[in-house]
Amino acid sequence: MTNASWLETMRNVLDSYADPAVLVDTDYNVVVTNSSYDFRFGGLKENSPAKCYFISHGYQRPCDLEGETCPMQEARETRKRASVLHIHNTPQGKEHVGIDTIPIVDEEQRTYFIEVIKPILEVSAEPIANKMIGRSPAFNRLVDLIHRVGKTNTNVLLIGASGTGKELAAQAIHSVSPRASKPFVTVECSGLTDTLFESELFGHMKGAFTGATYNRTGLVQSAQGGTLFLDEVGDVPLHLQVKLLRLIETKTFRPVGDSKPAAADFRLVCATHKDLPTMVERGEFREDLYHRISTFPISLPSLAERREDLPLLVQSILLRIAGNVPLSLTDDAQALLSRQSFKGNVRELKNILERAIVLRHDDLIGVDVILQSLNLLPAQDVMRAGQTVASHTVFQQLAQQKLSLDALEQRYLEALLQTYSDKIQVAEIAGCSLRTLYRKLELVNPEK
Ligand SMILES: Nc1ncnc2c1ncn2[C@@H]1O[C@H](COP(=O)(O)OP(=O)(O)OP(=O)(O)O)[C@@H](O)[C@H]1O
Repeated sequence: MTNASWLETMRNVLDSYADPAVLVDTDYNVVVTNSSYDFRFGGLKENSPAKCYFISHGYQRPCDLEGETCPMQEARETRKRASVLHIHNTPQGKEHVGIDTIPIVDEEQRTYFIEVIKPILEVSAEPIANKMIGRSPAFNRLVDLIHRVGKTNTNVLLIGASGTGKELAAQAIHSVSPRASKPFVTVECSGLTDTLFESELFGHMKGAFTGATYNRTGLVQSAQGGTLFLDEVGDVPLHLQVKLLRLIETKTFRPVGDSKPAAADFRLVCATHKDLPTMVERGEFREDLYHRISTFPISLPSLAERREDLPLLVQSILLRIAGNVPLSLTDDAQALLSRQSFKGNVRELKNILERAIVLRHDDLIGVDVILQSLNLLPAQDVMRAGQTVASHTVFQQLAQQKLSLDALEQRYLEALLQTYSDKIQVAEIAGCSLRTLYRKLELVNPEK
């Protein structure tokens, strides 16, 4: 078979994939594309380099030289299928894609690679209102794990501080799973009492207890065929944990007042902001239950760990809250936000922006509005924000005076002396010896 006819055959092979797929040679040239690729990405452009790294990323050299993993390298070394997550440039903007690379050899023993490109539509690298947003390395690692585990039936435990997006991640796991067309049901485990726990989860029969005037379907039944998401699983009281364990182990449950057990069919995803291993050590959480639910633990990065995503998140949240109004932040306002510590993560950012939208003068939100939004925070946070704000304005004023570092140092030492007349204390605060302090002050004011 000539090379041309082999490539023709490969086009037919690639067309058997529903997802976009390409054939790449060892020199990184894309030599064949399938119909799905042509439809989604517009096919190969004439007179434009057909190197995979240029087409997908705009790079001038292979991905591994640009600090990204190259799936071809791994497939070449192992001679097996390799999977990676990348962000590709596409006509729709930047997109997260899962790439499966399979090595293949032609009749003349030349190696090629089939790359199947699966767009991950549950997340977005562009500002879109209703998706899980991000493109930082920490976020991409999370997406990779979600994408890999999503396709299985494995129990997942999402661990992360409040507001890091655990519920969104649970929904994304459900959406990439084979159960996506079935229900996603959330159980809020905080504040569940004994009676509520059983009747909420398992449902009840009419007449099972006073006030049970109708048959009620429980959440486990509602999640049939889909995903059951136990939010704040660390809040389930110890004495109820055994009931949860029984449900997970036997995959059966009995509605309150019913004599017959029913079969449950759900994929389990749990979330917690608590340190479950320590709770296990303290006897506050059952060890057997912990091992059952944590088959595949995923830690969600805090907003501080993915600060690069802040501008993107700001745009998406503004879009989400204000819909069609084209809101944006001035550079100063964005810079002020990026200095916040965001203990409440994306939820805190969302609240600040929601307040800013209410307080704004026009569609370009300035630093004054963000300051005001921060100052509406409760007392402890006000102090934190206030410190940032105060230092921000003082330093900005100094910057406008174009002070040199020496002049700034002298002014600061003078201010310290005015505030604390004890020179020893001033030297201590300034982190220098008394002699240095005298020397520096003499420089400022020789008659001292
Ligand atoms: N990556 C993200 N992109 C866009 N919005 C996000 C992202 N992560 C979180 N959010 C938003 O932040 C808010 C909090 O997210 P979510 O409820 O999923 O967090 P959580 O970790 O489950 O919080 P908690 O533990 O307090 O229940 C939601 O409004 C959610 O839409």
